[in-house]
Amino acid sequence: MSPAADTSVPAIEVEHLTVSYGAVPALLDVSFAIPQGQLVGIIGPNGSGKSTLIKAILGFLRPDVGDVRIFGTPVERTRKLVAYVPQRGSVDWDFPVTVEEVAMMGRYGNIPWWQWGPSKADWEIVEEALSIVRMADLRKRQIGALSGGQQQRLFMARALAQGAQVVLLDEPFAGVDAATERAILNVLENAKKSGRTLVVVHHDLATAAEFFDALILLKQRLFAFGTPLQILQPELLSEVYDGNVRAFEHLRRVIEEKAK
Ligand SMILES: Nc1ncnc2c1ncn2[C@@H]1O[C@H](COP(=O)(O)OP(=O)(O)OP(=O)(O)O)[C@@H](O)[C@H]1O
Repeated sequence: MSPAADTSVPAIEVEHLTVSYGAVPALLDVSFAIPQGQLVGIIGPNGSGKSTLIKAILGFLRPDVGDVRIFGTPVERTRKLVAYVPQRGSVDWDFPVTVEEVAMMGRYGNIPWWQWGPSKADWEIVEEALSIVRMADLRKRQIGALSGGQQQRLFMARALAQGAQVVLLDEPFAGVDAATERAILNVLENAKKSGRTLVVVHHDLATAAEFFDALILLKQRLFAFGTPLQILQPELLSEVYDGNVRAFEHLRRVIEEKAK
């Protein structure tokens, strides 16, 4: 099914999802549906199951119970439409490979076995993906010589080159400066404008209100799924964050900022 054929079909549906490592459930009976073309944040304290949820949506982890559907089809049959942007720390940045070679990795699943390497069309798709993330000028650069923000944008380009309609990102804003944060957010918003659905694991409650259309509040169970203003309620956060003072300071600043 073409993802855009029926825009009322949710991009991601998670139903009664339970995922365990050994005997311990990291996610328990989680259900939600994300409409197409949204930029959604997953928030929750350390160890609350955010990365586990992303891996389950990608089909990397087999659930004990429950289903994940992408555009109405089980994730096992829609893998090409879903891409993952990993945490920067999980990658060997000394590996001798250039920016355009990493972006081209997104095309490999689309190159037929009888074709000797990428075609002109594949290179054009890579070129376009690198332009969207504003990395075309850096195409020949070794990945070890990229800044943190450029590394994130490169993985976004690889996801776009793959043709992914749903992109899942694990902490893309961690440890980047304000200018880079803005650059990554612009890339996400551009991808959203082109109809993509983006789901982002995010730590900072203050920016969560500003960045996302909707938030998933997680601590093993789904505590809430809604607009930032619905989610960023002191009582709700107090329950999930066990009264974590720093979280409330962030929240107070967000609310004061919005009230100005
Ligand atoms: N491979 C694994 N084996 C065993 N337990 C795991 C494994 N991966 C995660 N867990 C446990 O599952 C729970 C959820 O972990 P997960 O990494 O999904 O949380 P998270 O919200 O992404 O955490 P953080 O914010 O710290 O990155 C935690 O208790 C964690 O210790």
